[in-house]
Amino acid sequence: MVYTARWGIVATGSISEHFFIDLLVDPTTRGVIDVVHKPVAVASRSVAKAEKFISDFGNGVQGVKAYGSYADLFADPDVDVVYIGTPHSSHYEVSLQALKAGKHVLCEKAFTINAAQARHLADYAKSHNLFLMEAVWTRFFPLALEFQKLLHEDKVIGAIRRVTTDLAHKFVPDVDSRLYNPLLGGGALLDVGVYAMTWIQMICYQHPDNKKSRPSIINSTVLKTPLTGVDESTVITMVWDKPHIISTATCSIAVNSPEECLVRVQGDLGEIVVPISTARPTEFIVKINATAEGELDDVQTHKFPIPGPTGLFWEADAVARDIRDGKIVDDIYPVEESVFVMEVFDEVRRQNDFVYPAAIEFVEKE
Ligand SMILES: NC(=O)C1=CN([C@@H]2O[C@H](COP(=O)(O)OP(=O)(O)OC[C@H]3O[C@@H](n4cnc5c(N)ncnc54)[C@H](OP(=O)(O)O)[C@@H]3O)[C@@H](O)[C@H]2O)C=CC1
Ligand SMILES: O=C1OC[C@@H](O)[C@H](O)[C@H]1O
Repeated sequence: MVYTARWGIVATGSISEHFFIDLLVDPTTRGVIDVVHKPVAVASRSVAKAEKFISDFGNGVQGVKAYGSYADLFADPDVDVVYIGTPHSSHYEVSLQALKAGKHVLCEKAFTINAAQARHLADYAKSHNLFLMEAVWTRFFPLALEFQKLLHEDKVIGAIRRVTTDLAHKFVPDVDSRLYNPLLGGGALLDVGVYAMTWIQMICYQHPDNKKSRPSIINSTVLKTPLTGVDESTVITMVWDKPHIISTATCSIAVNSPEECLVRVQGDLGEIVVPISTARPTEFIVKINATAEGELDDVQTHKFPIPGPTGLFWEADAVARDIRDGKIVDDIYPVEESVFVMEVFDEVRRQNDFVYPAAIEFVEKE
């Protein structure tokens, strides 16, 4: 039997629109026959915005309810799972509110502002038997799953020794934008750094020999923007003892990534590179060495076209299956990993005296 996930969409910004559009794509066009998605409600801080968001889709969307507060959507018994597309600063508060109303939650990246908030959400969801996941959509791309299989099961490049990852987008500096405003959790780390980090997680944290251990060394450098003091560019170097890998993740909101290579994984038999983009990759290239000196023997490009507008539907499929199966933690992107990322980011901010306003760093007392 086909399972229908009934979604409530929270916030009417850019990514909510992309997510909504992807929910409307017929799952069979990507070979999915066991789950379907039904958006049933949209909430905004203004009911007029929620109504406009829905009406902009025209006749293709029928019977979706518009709410003028997030709390009203959380109280709707027709909503199984809530998608949260607010700025970073409110992920903790809004997710907690949804969980307290008994809803399963898929919350956009970055999961929270700090690790204490992430830990609280994870603990709350677990103790109330509710599903919770950070919406790192890239992890659910068939490309990402094949990439990890080739690296960790087939070991096509042998023992991995060095990894570099990047995501950088040149955004127009604007004190009020969510990218630059500290009160909205602005900065490169939480916006694009999440993607540079997620490839490190796939390669190093999830390395079979790592056994989900923390890196033994975390070194970082932050260049703050003079405009608002959030991080404009950040570099994080980590050492992973058991698999014996050094990794460097870089991110920036001041420049764009180079197109040709955003992820480079180097092993003793060759390397894999992922060209633009680390958020929405469509191919990777495997280069195998013939000689120890690095002379190339074989180069293969693995292409993974995205069968739809954005590619957010794969994470939605995974969430639907988890909820159908009564799972509260996803296997591909367990919430514990989001807590780990926030711990790394806390350490990076500590090393670089990078603090957010107290108003968004808070953790609710039970
Ligand atoms: N997965 C992906 O590929 C992407 C993920 N993201 C993530 O999605 C989230 C939102 O990003 P994006 O859609 O670009 O942001 P937008 O600014 O376009 O939208 C954010 C929405 O959040 C709501 N909101 C609630 N509180 C505030 C506030 N204090 N200030 C401004 N808006 C607020 C608003 O909706 P309303 O008024 O209706 O309540 C607003 O429209 C971020 O966490 C970001 O990192 C962003 C882009 C791509
Ligand atoms: O999540 C995201 O993915 C792609 C980027 O363009 C964007 O800034 C970011 O929020």
